[in-house]
Amino acid sequence: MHPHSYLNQSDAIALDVELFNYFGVEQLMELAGLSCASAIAEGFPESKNVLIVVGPGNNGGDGLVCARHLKMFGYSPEIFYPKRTAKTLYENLTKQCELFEIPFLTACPTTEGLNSKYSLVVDALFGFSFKAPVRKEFTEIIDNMLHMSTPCCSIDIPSGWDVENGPLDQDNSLKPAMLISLSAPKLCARFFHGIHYLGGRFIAPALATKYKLKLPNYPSTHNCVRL
Ligand SMILES: NC(=O)C1=CN([C@@H]2O[C@H](COP(=O)(O)OP(=O)(O)OC[C@H]3O[C@@H](n4cnc5c(N)ncnc54)[C@H](O)[C@@H]3O)[C@@H](O)[C@H]2O)[C@@H](O)CC1
Ligand SMILES: [K+]
Repeated sequence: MHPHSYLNQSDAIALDVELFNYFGVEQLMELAGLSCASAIAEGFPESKNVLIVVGPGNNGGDGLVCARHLKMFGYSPEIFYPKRTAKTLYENLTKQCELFEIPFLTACPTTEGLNSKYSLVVDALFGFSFKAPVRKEFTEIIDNMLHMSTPCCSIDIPSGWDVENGPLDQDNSLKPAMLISLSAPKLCARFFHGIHYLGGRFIAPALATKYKLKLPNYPSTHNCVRL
């Protein structure tokens, strides 16, 4: 166990804005998504058939980057991306996945489909900007994920959880087997008891001091660390 601190939602957003003074979003997203793929390769080395469920914001962008790196790591990822965002960043990430011949599902997978086709489902729907309740265009996929038996790996925040207070409705909340916190765990991670990784190795000591972050050392050249 590595001792670490937590970010509340407003500090997570403020840190994000501050990072954008120094880095471009593509830079951060590439490192974040790569660290997610690395953590999955450590935590689920045998689970090659992966579905990445991609949301409309930067959490979804991390998922698209993660899918591409998983493919390069020898996985067979597929993507469900129900609401595409018309911005160059996401269009380019989508084209890159197509270049790597990663299939995009054309219909929402059923619970049965999630169970039979995939050994891991990556939840890249919503991150730290999520505000409940889930809007209707995402309720079907969240509902099918709630009932699946395939293990789930959530990027940054288990989608649907309150960013600070965690699963507000225990019976209707995702219960991921793995959580990959990015830059620093958010407060909701206190309610998570599975395989917990930290990724997003881009926090300069000056920013860690400013946001009172206590973060573990990443081993050697690794871009993720198990907490
Ligand atoms: N600062 C960091 O450490 C970095 C953060 N990144 C990622 O960026 C994420 C935050 O991204 P964003 O601020 O773009 O936001 P999110 O990806 O958390 O979500 C915003 C999107 O979800 C939609 N949304 C919000 N609430 C919803 C609801 N109730 N129902 C349906 N849709 C809803 C919004 O309309 C928006 O399109 C982080 O969690 C992390 O995954 C990385 O990409 C890069 C670096
Ligand atoms: K998520």
